[in-house]
Amino acid sequence: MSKVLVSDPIDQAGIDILSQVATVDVKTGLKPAELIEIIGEYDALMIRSGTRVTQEIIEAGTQLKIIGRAGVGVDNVDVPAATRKGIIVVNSPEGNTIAAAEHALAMILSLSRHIPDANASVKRGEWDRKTFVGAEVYKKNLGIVGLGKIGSHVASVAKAMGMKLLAYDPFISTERAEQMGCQLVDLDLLFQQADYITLHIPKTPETTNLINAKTLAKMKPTARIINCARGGIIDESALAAAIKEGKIGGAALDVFDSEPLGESELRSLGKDIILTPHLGASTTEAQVNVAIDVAEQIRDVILGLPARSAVNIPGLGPDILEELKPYMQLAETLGNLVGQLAGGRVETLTVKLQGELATNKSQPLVVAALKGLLYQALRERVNYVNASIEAKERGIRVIETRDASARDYAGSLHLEATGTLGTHSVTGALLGDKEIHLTDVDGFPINVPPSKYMLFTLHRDMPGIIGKLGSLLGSFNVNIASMQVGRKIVRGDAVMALSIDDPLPDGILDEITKVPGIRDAYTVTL
Ligand SMILES: NC(=O)C1=CN([C@@H]2O[C@H](COP(=O)(O)OP(=O)(O)OC[C@H]3O[C@@H](n4cnc5c(N)ncnc54)[C@H](O)[C@@H]3O)[C@@H](O)[C@H]2O)C=CC1
Ligand SMILES: O=C(O)CCC(=O)C(=O)O
Repeated sequence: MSKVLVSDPIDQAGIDILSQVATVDVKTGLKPAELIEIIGEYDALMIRSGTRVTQEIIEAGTQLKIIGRAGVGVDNVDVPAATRKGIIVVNSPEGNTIAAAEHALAMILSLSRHIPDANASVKRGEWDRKTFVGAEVYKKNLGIVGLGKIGSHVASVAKAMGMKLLAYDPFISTERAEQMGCQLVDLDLLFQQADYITLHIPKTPETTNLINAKTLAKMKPTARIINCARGGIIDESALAAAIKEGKIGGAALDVFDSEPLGESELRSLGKDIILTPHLGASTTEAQVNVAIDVAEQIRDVILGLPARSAVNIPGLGPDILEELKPYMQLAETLGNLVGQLAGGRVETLTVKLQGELATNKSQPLVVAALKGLLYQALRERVNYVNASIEAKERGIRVIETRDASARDYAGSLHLEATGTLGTHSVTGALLGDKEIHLTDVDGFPINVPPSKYMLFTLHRDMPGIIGKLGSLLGSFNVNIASMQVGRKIVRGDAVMALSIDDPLPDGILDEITKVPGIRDAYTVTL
């Protein structure tokens, strides 16, 4: 049974899902050295923001197939190191969107009305109404940096509160921003005009220290900054200095350069600053959402299925995956089949996406075909993450072509593998209730669902040949489950595809090719 390590607090709903397919160990608060010592036993690791998954931990995770981040940001995972080792990294892109957006909105209002400090003063027994005179957000400019999922929800609520919305996001169109009631502006203008600046961007080399002494100097002296995105996007000492010197009005921070926050001058800035311990996603609802979302993906990967929100599989988003999932299985089966027919070392794989598969969204099918092709060589070590890298390292040239006009089936996939032993091709489609069918082998039309053990022959279409092959297989106690012949012309060349109940015993292939009329025979295990 597979083993999953949960190294941060995760809602029980997630643990229950994982327990259906694996032994689950919950061990929170591990030191890096302790994690390194035990990670080698586990097939999957599930984390929140508390665990930093370094290259060292990934190297020690010799069995790891998947790292699941129950949340959005994966900046606490060395994703390139995981990708190099073929480890899938998944997150929950939407599970905590509302929670994080509502936390940012709560910060805006709390900061404006000094709620945390006013509350503390009443609890101390005071009744001070002068110190805590606040400001209204109505008709104030809110500058949203990052108009993605969280930024967009903040925008819609802030709009309802009567705020004027400015947004900066280089990857969002003006039309999309306008739909959300935001005026898309450049960053300098946003800094100059905003009364509130809220950050909803990932931490990347471009966004690190985006708020620094220079950018703080551009802001209004009353501007308030909210960071519920990531620590490190703000230079904390420059921010503390700007608040102390009255260069800006205040800040509300949920995330910090180093967490938990240690000694910091931010703690001593009074009512102009609010600090929360990375609570953006800490609602009951969000924790259930992210735990279920990520646990389901870990379960799927353990069961050999693709994950819907893998961050290191290019082009595979949840909606695309939903559509492509059955075709990914088709691509993988065909890749595995053509690799075995080609035998030897494959040098070129041509992937032809036909009919409705000839869209740009179909890129993951090429990866799935490569995964199938490399399965014989790498077994479980090849997956959707590393298939392209492994193919490249083996010098396999991949040619991708598209033919939207092909109309034999709604969508079909044609693979051709050329290697040291020659060229073979297979075509397949999904028929009926999305059942995989082989529709062509080496240019000969057939229509068979693939089975675990198969035998293919290339032979002369002539009387008696099927009977001879049947008797030969019978003499070796091989039971035929189904058989079909594909030919282009009567008494020309033909292909026979047989499904057999057991693997073909050693030595029998040579006997088959000795049958008069049979030129070649191939056995495959799918
Ligand atoms: N405090 C907390 O507990 C939580 C924090 N987060 C943080 O919030 C961030 C945003 O989350 P989502 O909205 O779900 O992500 P998202 O991916 O939907 O949106 C991020 C947006 O930032 C934009 N962006 C990227 N680089 C940018 C740049 N240099 N300048 C301006 N915009 C840029 C992208 O175009 C995108 O629209 C996450 O990266 C995560 O770090 C998320 C959830 C909870
Ligand atoms: O796990 C958490 O509570 C933090 C959530 C977070 O920061 C994220 O989802 O990016």
